[in-house]
Amino acid sequence: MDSNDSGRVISGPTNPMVTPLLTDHYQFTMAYAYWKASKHQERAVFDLYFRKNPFGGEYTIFAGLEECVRFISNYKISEDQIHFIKNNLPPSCEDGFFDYLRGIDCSDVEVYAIPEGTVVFPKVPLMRIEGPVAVVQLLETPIVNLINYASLVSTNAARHRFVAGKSKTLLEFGLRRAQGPDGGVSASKYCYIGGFDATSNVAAGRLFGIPLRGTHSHAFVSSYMSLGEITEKSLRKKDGSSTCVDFVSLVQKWLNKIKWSDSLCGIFSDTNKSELTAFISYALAFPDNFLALVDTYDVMRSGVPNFCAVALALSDLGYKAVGIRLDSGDLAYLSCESRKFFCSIEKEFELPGFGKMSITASNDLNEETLDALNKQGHEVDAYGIGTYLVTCYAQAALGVVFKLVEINNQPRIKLSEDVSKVSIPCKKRIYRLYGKETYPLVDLITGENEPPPKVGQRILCRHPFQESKRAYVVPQHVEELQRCYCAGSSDKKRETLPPLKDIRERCIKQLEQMRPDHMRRLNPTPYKCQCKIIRLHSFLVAQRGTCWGAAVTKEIKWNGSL
Ligand SMILES: Nc1ncnc2c1ncn2[C@@H]1O[C@H](COP(=O)(O)OP(=O)(O)OP(=O)(O)O)[C@@H](O)[C@H]1O
Ligand SMILES: O=P(O)(O)OC[C@H]1O[C@H](OP(=O)(O)OP(=O)(O)O)[C@H](O)[C@@H]1O
Ligand SMILES: O=C(O)c1cccnc1
Ligand SMILES: [Mg+2]
Repeated sequence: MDSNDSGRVISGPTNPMVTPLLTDHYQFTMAYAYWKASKHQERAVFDLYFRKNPFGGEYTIFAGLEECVRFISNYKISEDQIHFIKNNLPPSCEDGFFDYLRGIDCSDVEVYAIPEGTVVFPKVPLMRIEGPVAVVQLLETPIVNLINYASLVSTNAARHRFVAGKSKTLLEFGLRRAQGPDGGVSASKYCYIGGFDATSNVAAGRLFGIPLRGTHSHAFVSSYMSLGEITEKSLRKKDGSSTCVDFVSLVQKWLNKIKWSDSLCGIFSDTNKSELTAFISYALAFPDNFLALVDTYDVMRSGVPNFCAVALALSDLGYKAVGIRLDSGDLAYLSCESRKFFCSIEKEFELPGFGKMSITASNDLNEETLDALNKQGHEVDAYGIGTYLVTCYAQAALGVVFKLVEINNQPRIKLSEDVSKVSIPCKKRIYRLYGKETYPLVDLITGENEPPPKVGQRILCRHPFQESKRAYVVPQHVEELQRCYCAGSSDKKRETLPPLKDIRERCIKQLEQMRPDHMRRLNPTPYKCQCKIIRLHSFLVAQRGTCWGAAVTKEIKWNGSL
């Protein structure tokens, strides 16, 4: 275990499966080849970034950093693991290599990163990892793995939040449909960062302190047959002053009252008794938190009237019911009809607040259905979202990459026929420049030792690969984005890892700060990410002339200096 500047111990990764073996086999074969060639200690710099925003959008949430720092800070290959690696490399591999593996501990690895929960953009390095080349290569796969899904699902959650609107409660219900146990637990953590309010996942609640929320299922409703099943019918008043000995009769009395009331007469006749029994049973168990799933039989003819009868009986005893969940049918229509029903009860029985009963909707919800509901008009207060959210149904992966940008202080580039795949060489600094309206204007990449952009100064920003795309910017505020999370043997001050709540708040604030046209769902405006590495552009132009036509895709030496 490692400790940070404040002396707090950084514990290992949340998932015990995240070990030095959670890497690709080729990382170990390359490590051996580096070691054999006595190249393993050469100081390498890698950038982690992605090339395209997911879900057809123009922003991404950076997440997964804490788990990377936990992994790197606690990196140690155990004897057991070394034994396994040895058995899976050719017998010709020399023993000295395994002694070398035994000694690796990442104490000389430096990690610079944009804080978790920040809104980020393509091509901008989210993390820069410096260290002995063999070690940093071993870290590549687990780090890409830890960032890729975390950032993708946080972004998915943020997009769902954006469509749902600030005032709605968002519940993550995805555990049963997630890609395995880690998919489920990670989804809960990162959907919370992306702006969800709570999860149904108990393990995630325990591990990360995420608020737990939930309702009940159809099975609970259909497991009951008749009112005779309820043997313990008494319920104490909330203030403890007396006890209602027959809560079931009280509910039946209310059901009858509603049925014959002026405003609701004729809307329903006999409701489903199995459902009524289930609701009463749930209310007796949770009189203070009564929320009923009302779509097992018929929402308007049974579920909602049954719920209201129980809620009214609870109200007689001083309790306030929470609301209903709709899990099928036309959610816009049913939520509006349910609201009307609640409002009629409020009026008819003079019960202030009854009309505001909470309505939760679920059932294969996604960005599109939320958007459709908004357009139609609805009365939903909370959404329970599972499958589409946690599986990131609309996009399978973010496409995070980890590219060598410098070795032994020499820049490195990877060329490709596809311009979007050309890596940007050199150790860099990343600045976010803000304009007058406090919106971020551009992310600027400079060489590490270039002078930083200054407030009020006119700065020429150039697209990394397209000569014609350039603009002068006069920033009103400049923020350097990457901070030090592992100092290695340098004397840099290391950032403390913030609590999950703070990461979530950062994410929400960052999203609020974005210019609205970057955020809209249809044809959003791309945010600008520019370079100030002046020599880079001419270098790339020169390379295009000589190599690109010949489809060069291998790493080549950078000839320019900064
Ligand atoms: N008003 C609405 N506008 C657009 N989509 C809606 C609306 N109401 C519900 N939906 C979505 O329509 C789909 C309906 O799913 P489906 O066709 O399986 O019907 P269902 O209501 O689940 O029926 P059942 O449970 O009886 O099989 C869900 O994805 C749901 O989120
Ligand atoms: O729809 P999702 O976004 O994945 O949200 C989670 C779903 O899980 C539950 O369904 P259940 O497992 O009972 O299955 P069913 O509703 O598909 O029948 C719940 O009732 C939601 O419908
Ligand atoms: O609590 C709920 O209502 C819930 C939890 C998980 C999946 N579906 C619903
Ligand atoms: Mg469902």
